[in-house]
Amino acid sequence: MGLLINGQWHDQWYDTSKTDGAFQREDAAIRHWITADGSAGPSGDAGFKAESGRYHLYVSLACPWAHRTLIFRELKGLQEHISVSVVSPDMLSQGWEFDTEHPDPRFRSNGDELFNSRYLHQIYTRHKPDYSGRVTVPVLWDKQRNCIVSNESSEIIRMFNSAFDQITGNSLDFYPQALRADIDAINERIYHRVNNGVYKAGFATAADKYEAAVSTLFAELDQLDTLLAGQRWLVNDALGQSHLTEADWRLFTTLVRFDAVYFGHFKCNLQLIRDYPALSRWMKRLQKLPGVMDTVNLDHIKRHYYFSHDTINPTRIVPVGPRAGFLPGAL
Ligand SMILES: N[C@@H](CCC(=O)N[C@@H](CS)C(=O)NCC(=O)O)C(=O)O
Repeated sequence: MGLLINGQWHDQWYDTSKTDGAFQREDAAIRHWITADGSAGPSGDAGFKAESGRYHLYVSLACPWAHRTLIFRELKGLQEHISVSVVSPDMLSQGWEFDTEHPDPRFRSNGDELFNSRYLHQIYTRHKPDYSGRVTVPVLWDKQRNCIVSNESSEIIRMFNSAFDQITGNSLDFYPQALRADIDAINERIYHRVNNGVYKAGFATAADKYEAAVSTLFAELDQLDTLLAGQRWLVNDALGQSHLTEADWRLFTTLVRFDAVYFGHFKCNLQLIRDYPALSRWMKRLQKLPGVMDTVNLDHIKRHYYFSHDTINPTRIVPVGPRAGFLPGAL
């Protein structure tokens, strides 16, 4: 695992020395937007018009951020309009890799159908030869302009939510105008305390930073369980009607990994999600929706974290369990 500096790959783990052992996530750097008519979005350049077949998504099935984009591609009926490359779960000295010959067939990448690259960092240097920064998934690539549109999942799901509606005829809206302030507010809380909270616990290199992250994380999970005991989805409208929104999907991709990985590997072990009654019921509701379980791959999830993070798990032994039926919302 590493990063690019002036287009050169450096194998380097996260540096927590300047933050007293706390993990700090870098902001995503490439922030253009696909829009229905190609006009500029909230950031970046204009010229990325929604068109069938024009864009390609690079994901890892292990990654909770990339998982959001796969769910939106599924729910918004974009499968035949946006192609996908899945990297192998092992993120080693060269970072994310398109390993089409992995010894375990479950972990073979379907390859980079655009350029036949070996490593994801080659996509970043194709975008910008002197690119500096971390090489993360998801990446949304424009085949026409030959560049990355965005490497920020929270923005990619917003593009998928509406930009292609005229092409797909799918007008499901997970970020409706009237609920935006409430969605933004709960997203903000959940991002810091849960989505990134598990990483702050897992990647901390000082006990106090780990302990603080865990206590914030579980305080938030307790609150969310209470909230969901009284309502179907995370956000209600002014009339008390509950709406399935992007806030639910953003929480889902973290919690679906929780009992299998974050509880053990990231030491977030005050309680399992399956022991939160309302969160478990909510998970089941989401997992029942068509197409959702096609995006969940527990083999990739377990393999990635336990095998790639050798600073946390130096033996690289991947746990056998848990059994599928053990997980929250198991169907
Ligand atoms: N802000 C980004 C974060 C993406 C991210 O951090 N992805 C992880 C995988 S779970 C990654 O690729 N990490 C590689 C690295 O940091 O070097 C997003 O939400 O899209």
